[in-house]
Amino acid sequence: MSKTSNIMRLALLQLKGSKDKVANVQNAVSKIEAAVKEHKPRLITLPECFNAPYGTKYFREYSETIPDGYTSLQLSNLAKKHQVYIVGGTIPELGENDAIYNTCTVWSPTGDLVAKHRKMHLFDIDVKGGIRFKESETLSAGNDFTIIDVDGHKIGIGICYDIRFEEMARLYRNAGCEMIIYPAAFNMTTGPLHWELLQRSRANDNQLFVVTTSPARDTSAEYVAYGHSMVVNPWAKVQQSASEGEETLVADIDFSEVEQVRQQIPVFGQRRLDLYATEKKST
Ligand SMILES: O=C(O)CCC(=O)C(=O)O
Repeated sequence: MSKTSNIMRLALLQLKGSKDKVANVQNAVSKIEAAVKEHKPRLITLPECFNAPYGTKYFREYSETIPDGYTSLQLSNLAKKHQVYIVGGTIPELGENDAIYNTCTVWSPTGDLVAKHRKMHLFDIDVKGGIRFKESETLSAGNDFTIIDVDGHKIGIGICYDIRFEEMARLYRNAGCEMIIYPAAFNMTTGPLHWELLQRSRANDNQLFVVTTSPARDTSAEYVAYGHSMVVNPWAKVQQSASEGEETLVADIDFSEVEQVRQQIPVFGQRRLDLYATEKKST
C-alpha cells in the first residue's frame, strides 16, 4: 500500500487489570471509546494480558479462541464502529490441539482480524532475589513473524520478552518496518533495569519507532507490572512516556523521522553483509 500520510496518531491505553475478565474487557472498551472521542487516534494499543491476571496458573482458565471469543468480538466491533486500528494487547489464546498461546490480535477499521501474533520467545527467567517466571509451564511459543500495513507503513509486532531478541527486530527492519509495537508487562525487577534501555536499543539498532503498552502498576496484584508505556523515536529518544497508573498516552508519530535518521546515519547500507547476516529461516 502506498503511504497516505507521514503522521499517525496513536493512543496507548495503560489499563489496570483484575481477576474479572468481563470487567477488564469492559474497562478496555470504555477507555477505547473515550480515547476515540477525545483524541481521534488512527491506531490504539492495549497492554499484554489485558483481559486476565498475568500468571501461568491463569492462562488456561482465561483462554479464548480467536477470532470468535468474547474479547475478540468486542475488539472487532469497536474497531469497526470507530474505524480505527486496534493492536489488541494480548490475551491467552486457546489454539490447536489444546495449546495455549500469548497472542496479540490486530483489528482493522472494517473490524477484520488482520493479524495474530503469538509470542515467539516465552518468558522463562529466574533472577535470584528478584523474579522467577516460567511461561513455558503452560504456554506454547508462536513460530511466525507478524508485520501489518497501516496506511502504507509497515509495523512489526512483538510481545514483551520478544523485545530482548535483537534478531527479531532486525528482521522486521530488514523487511521494511518503520515501527515495532510490543504489548508488554515488565515487572519491578527487570523494569527499572531494562525497560527503557531495551526500547531505546531496538529503536537505535534499527532506526525505527518502538511502542510499548504496559498494564498499569497494581501493587496488590500477584504480578506487579512496571507501567511506563512508551514511545521511542527512530533517534532512540523517548518521545513520550506514561507514569505508573492507569493512563491514556496520545502520541503523534511523524514517520518522516525514520527516513531522516536512516539518511543521516546510514548504518543499514554500511553493514558488512559479506561477513555476517541475520536471516529468517524457512520453517
Ligand atoms: O523480559 C522481561 O524482563 C520481562 C518480560 C515479561 O514480563 C514478559 O515477557 O511478559
